[in-house]
Amino acid sequence: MTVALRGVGVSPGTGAGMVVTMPAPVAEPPAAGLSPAADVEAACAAVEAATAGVQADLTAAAAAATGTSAEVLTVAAAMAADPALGADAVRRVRAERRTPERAVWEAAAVVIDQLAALGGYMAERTRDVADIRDRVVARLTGVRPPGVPDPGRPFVLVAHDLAPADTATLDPARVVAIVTVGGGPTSHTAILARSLGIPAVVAAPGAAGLADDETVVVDGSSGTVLREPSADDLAAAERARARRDRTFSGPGRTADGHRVQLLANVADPSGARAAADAGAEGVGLFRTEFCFLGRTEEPSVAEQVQAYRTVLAAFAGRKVVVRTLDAGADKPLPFVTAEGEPNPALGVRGLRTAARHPEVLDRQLDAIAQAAAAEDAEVWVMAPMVATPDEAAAFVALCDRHGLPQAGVMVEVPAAALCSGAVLAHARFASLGTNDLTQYAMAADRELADLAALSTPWQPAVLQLVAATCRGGADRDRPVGVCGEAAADPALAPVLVGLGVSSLSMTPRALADVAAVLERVTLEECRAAAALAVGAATADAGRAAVREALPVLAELGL
Ligand SMILES: C=C(OP(=O)(O)O)C(=O)O
Ligand SMILES: [Mg+2]
Repeated sequence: MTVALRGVGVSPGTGAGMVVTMPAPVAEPPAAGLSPAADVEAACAAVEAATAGVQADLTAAAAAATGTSAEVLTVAAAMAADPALGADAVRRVRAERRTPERAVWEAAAVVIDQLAALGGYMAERTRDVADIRDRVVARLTGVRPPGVPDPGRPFVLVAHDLAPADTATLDPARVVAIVTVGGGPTSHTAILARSLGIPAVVAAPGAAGLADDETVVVDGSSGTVLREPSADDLAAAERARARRDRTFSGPGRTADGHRVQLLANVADPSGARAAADAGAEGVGLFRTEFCFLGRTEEPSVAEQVQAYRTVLAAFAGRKVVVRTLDAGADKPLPFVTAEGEPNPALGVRGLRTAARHPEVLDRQLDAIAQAAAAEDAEVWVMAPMVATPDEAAAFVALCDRHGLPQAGVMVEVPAAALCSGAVLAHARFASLGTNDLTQYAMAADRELADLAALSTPWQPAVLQLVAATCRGGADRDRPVGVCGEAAADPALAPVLVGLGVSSLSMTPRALADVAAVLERVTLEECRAAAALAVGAATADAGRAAVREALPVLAELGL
């Protein structure tokens, strides 16, 4: 009998397939030594065979993978080929009679400590060594290796939650859907699933009971996971999948011709090409901190110029909104963020870091100005986490001094939304960061699965803040866009347009779906949908009312 598990749909679309669960983390082997009767030479040979086997696995996996996934695996294979780890482990087996798995663990600990002590780029490699260690230990102890499994066929990935390193190796050709027990709608898993176009459901406690090889149908729009689906369910999933092979060639507009710029969110230079290929009219959010995440030292101006130029080059003649470093909370950058803040989401993050490190912002604006001068894109600049008109004024003045006149702010703090008229007296545009705006409006940590029901931009309170920002924009005749994940929700896009938003910036994968909905609804219908969503008592009621008012959503399989 079909059973429906409930979670939160965070990446639209339907995926059907057999479940593959993420392996449990590899545990530290006990410190016990080899038994007196153990064959030491055989134990040494086991270490050598396991390290060689891991290297061969990684090399084969790298050859079979594409894109980021191939790059990550190639680096891992090269590290596994380094003989130092295996040699030290063999020495520990011989000299200290450690078990093979314990010897590998201890040998890796030495390398990890050395790398950590070197700091900078080397310290960033400690995670890679730990990954190799876990793979070798898994081989020696017969447990499943860490990381996303590769069963050699398309599958539905089920995990408690996914670490950023796991998500980097996801192959959308293999993973037909993702289901996590934890994670929130704006967690990294959700953002990555959307950017890869993989249907995903997060915060589904019932998913903990899913077993390898059972067939499920995952609906990333409604947030349901069907166990033991009927033949009809499977056929419907296949029809929905086929309907989703849409493309976008711009420009975005409603059925009656009201223009809505459809832009892409870009996190790094390679993503810019993909965004341009997907037809994006420009970049509405270039998250510059993602070029340097995990780095312990500030990148040089020259390195920044190079990274920014690659993005601008993909959008010659088109708009690219470059966001200055949004360091802090979920995106730590040790060269600007303070450690040990009791409440980092409310701490010194985003533009606030510039008070302590004005030279970092200065150098970044210098790099942006140099990149803008060298390329043909229309460069806009915006600051994250702006709360007051004074902050907006200071940022715009600084950008002016760097010859960057199109300077604006992200509206992601409720104070800025409520006072948007005063903020936009200085800022030349506003871009609503609905991920953080939701987090702060609802006082709900965006990464916490337990708060997923609160963490949605469908919350009427969040939509009221969007409406307030648009009113401030209209009063000052300044454009207001959305670059949070809300813009990628094809059901919410008409609501945002109806509230007065003039551009939507999203993961490139969402462009075609959002464009398809907008071109089938009029501005008047968008306004009516907005009134329903803002006036609803709850997020769910608002979503249901909009879906009923806009049957085109169901017709398009969204
Ligand atoms: C776009 C946003 O910024 P980020 O997700 O990078 O914090 C947001 O907060 O909505
Ligand atoms: Mg934000």
